[in-house]
Amino acid sequence: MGALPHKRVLVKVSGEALMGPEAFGLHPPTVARIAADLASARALGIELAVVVGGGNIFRGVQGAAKGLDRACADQMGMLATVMNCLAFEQAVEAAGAPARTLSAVAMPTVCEPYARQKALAHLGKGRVVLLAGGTGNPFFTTDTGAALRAAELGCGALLKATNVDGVYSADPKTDPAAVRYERLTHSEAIDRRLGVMDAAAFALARDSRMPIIVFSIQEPGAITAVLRGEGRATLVTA
Ligand SMILES: Nc1ncnc2c1ncn2[C@@H]1O[C@H](COP(=O)(O)OP(=O)(O)OP(=O)(O)O)[C@@H](O)[C@H]1O
Ligand SMILES: O=c1ccn([C@@H]2O[C@H](COP(=O)(O)O)[C@@H](O)[C@H]2O)c(=O)[nH]1
Repeated sequence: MGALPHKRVLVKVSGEALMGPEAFGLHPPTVARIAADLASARALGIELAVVVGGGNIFRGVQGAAKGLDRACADQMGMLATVMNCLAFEQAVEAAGAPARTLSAVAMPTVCEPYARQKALAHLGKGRVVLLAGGTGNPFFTTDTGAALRAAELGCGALLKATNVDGVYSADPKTDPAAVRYERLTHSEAIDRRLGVMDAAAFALARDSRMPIIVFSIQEPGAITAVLRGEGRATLVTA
């Protein structure tokens, strides 16, 4: 895979990856490392929108399994993503890049409400834009939110920064026989029910012809490496 030719990309950072060695929540050195990588990517002259997951704090399906109403549990999950974005906003600024959090769940005393034109204006000024609250609706995920925002903000690619180094034929964490793909299509990922992203996210990306690059965020400099076409990753295309 060569260097990405895009002026603007969206990076989806897994919430779970922010735990570092901990079992829950935010591990500040890990957040600082990923934030420094985002600041370096921006220094390459690329406009960066970032969606952060919430799996390090709360997932709606887990709340629902314990008896919470699913829609309410999902709202709690969306709030978790706001907390992660606020932590990232500080860490990205500490790494030397201006950053703004925009939330799909309006909370104007905490951060700006999400509006497409606002996000585009911040991106145009070179700010790293952290998109909190996923889609703003229950029954969705931040992967789907990432595909949605990548399309509406005119990003050239969706970079999925996660705990594994690509897309496999099965979950590599539970199936040692899983085989890694170098490249596949969105439709193949949906048809084979590959769980690295949910089907809604793959379908949205397919319909907007959005390439997805899946790679591990465990290595320092992983985001800039992928942007330079140097990293180990799986490319998902139409
Ligand atoms: N076919 C597959 N190929 C690769 N990874 C897979 C596959 N099926 C399931 N996975 C799992 O999907 C995970 C990627 O999801 P990730 O943790 O980034 O998700 P998320 O739900 O978007 O984020 P969060 O942690 O914020 O909830 C990997 O850690 C991996 O274990
Ligand atoms: O559009 C969305 C995005 C997310 N949620 C809820 O947030 C949690 C955390 O997001 P992850 O994608 O799992 O990291 C998710 O489990 C949902 O409960 C949502 O409702 N709508």
